[in-house]
Amino acid sequence: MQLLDGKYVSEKVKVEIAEEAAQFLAETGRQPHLVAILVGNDGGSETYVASKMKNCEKVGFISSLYRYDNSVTEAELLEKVREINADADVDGLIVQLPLPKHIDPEKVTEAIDPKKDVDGFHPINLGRMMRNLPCYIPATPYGILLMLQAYHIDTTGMHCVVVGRSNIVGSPMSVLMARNANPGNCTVTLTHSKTKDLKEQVLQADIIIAAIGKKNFITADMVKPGAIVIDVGINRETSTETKSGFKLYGDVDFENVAPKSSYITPVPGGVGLMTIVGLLKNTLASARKEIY
Ligand SMILES: Nc1nc(=O)c2c([nH]1)NC[C@@H]1CN(c3ccc(C(=O)N[C@@H](CCC(=O)O)C(=O)O)cc3)C=[N+]21
Repeated sequence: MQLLDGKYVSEKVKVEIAEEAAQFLAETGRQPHLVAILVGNDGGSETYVASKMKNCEKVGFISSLYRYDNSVTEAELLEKVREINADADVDGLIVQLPLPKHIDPEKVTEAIDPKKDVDGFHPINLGRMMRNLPCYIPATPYGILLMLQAYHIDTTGMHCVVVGRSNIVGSPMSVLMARNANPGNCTVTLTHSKTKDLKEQVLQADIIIAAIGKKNFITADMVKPGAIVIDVGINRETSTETKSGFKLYGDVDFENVAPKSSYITPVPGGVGLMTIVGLLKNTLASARKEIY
């Protein structure tokens, strides 16, 4: 078993990003600029957005955060998105999800200029991804591809089983793993809560991508010996053991699955850290106008 070490890989990639940002600054006199909008005070969202902002500073980007409380109206939020779209000094805009119930996340996502949609959630970017056109790849799937690349894992011909069909992870990941590329070139099965015989499906996998959002959902009896296991889960539970008062669990029963796997990502220290790298790379690509 080898650990796919998100801490190590993300730090390594961030050094490269910092060098490229410095070069961009020397050439253009400006720094890549990411804007985040955060609504409400969900503990998880606070942590992830703070981490995104901190990592921007680390690699020499500018970051701005606009905070709203839960009472913000959809109209106010859409107005802010339009204002940022029009600001030539901003390269990337993300609206942290989830949003309060009275705000339609589809409307907000579609209001973001696809050229600044560094989350890759806009239908234009998802459609372009389907057609293999230049686009922003959603940050978490992008981070997973970067992780597989960093360990020179050739996924060609593998059977990839994705568990979970969310718009932001499972669905795009299934498309990316089936593409004519490496990582990619897989035979993909996309499974979800209505899948019959889920265990039998997952047992077929050479590579498992677990994005369900349930602690310890993938157990050792579901894993073929030698499988590659990518754990996208970030299940936060209150805990007296940690300083933050929270403990993070993946979707995989790591302790029992790890000994059966060839490679496995830990939680924390795996995919979450690579998600941030994916976001930074998209923001740099936007500043350099590499996609559009
Ligand atoms: N518009 C939008 N874009 C997102 O990319 C987005 C989002 N909304 N909503 C929520 C999810 C979740 N997400 C994570 C980012 C970093 C870590 C991360 O850094 N995790 C660390 C530890 C974090 C901790 O200790 O709490 C780790 O796994 O080691 C996790 C999860 C981005 N998301």
